[in-house]
Amino acid sequence: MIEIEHLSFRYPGSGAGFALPALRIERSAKVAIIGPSGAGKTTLLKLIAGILTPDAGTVRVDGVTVSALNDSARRNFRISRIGFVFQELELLDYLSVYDNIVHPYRINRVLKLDRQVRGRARELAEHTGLGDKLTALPRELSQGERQRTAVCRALLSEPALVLADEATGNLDPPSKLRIIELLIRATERNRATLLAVTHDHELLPLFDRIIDIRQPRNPPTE
Ligand SMILES: Nc1ncnc2c1ncn2[C@@H]1O[C@H](COP(=O)(O)OP(=O)(O)OP(=O)(O)O)[C@@H](O)[C@H]1O
Repeated sequence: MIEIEHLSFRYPGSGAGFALPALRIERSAKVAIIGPSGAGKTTLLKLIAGILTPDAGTVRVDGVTVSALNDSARRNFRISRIGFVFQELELLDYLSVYDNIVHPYRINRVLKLDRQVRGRARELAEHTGLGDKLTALPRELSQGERQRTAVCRALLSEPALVLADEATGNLDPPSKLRIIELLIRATERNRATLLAVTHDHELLPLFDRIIDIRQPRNPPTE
């Protein structure tokens, strides 16, 4: 569950920021976040993930006040509990599909790459139609295959919360649908919560809640 109270944030040295008096999202909800460009959708996801720290207010994820954790606890919480699919997929060019999928396990000590996880990585790849691409490099993939690789990487730790920011990028409509359906099926299987920023209104019926973020660009001053 996500609970937000009196949240306020301003980018240092910039007038831009974000404010949200209250928001509550139930566990296992599948939520689309919509709103005009610059409204703060990405900023909200980053505040929920603890990538950004609010100037005021609180963000709780599954009862944990993310904003109150110290840097290393916040990082561990993020790595073990949250899966990300961001617009810039950040796949590593020199790693194969398989190695990209398991990469978070190679660089974060809090995650343990054992046989079970390796098996799950292969299963996820099979399941998303990447079974025959495990040794391919990102540049040898279609855009849809790259997105699916990023989705597998995000889902490998079976996170309680999946944050997707324009995960469907510039794909054609059938591929967009496939990515969102993948995310929805995987989060349903794990009883995880899905928050997906999208500009694609034709995808909205797939979600069980829509949050429209329309607000002035600047948060109120204290
Ligand atoms: N690192 C940053 N430093 C300063 N200002 C920023 C930074 N990142 C975003 N902003 C500003 O904060 C505001 C909210 O940006 P954000 O990316 O959250 O919007 P968005 O709703 O996700 O937009 P889009 O739909 O275009 O992706 C914008 O005015 C943006 O210019």
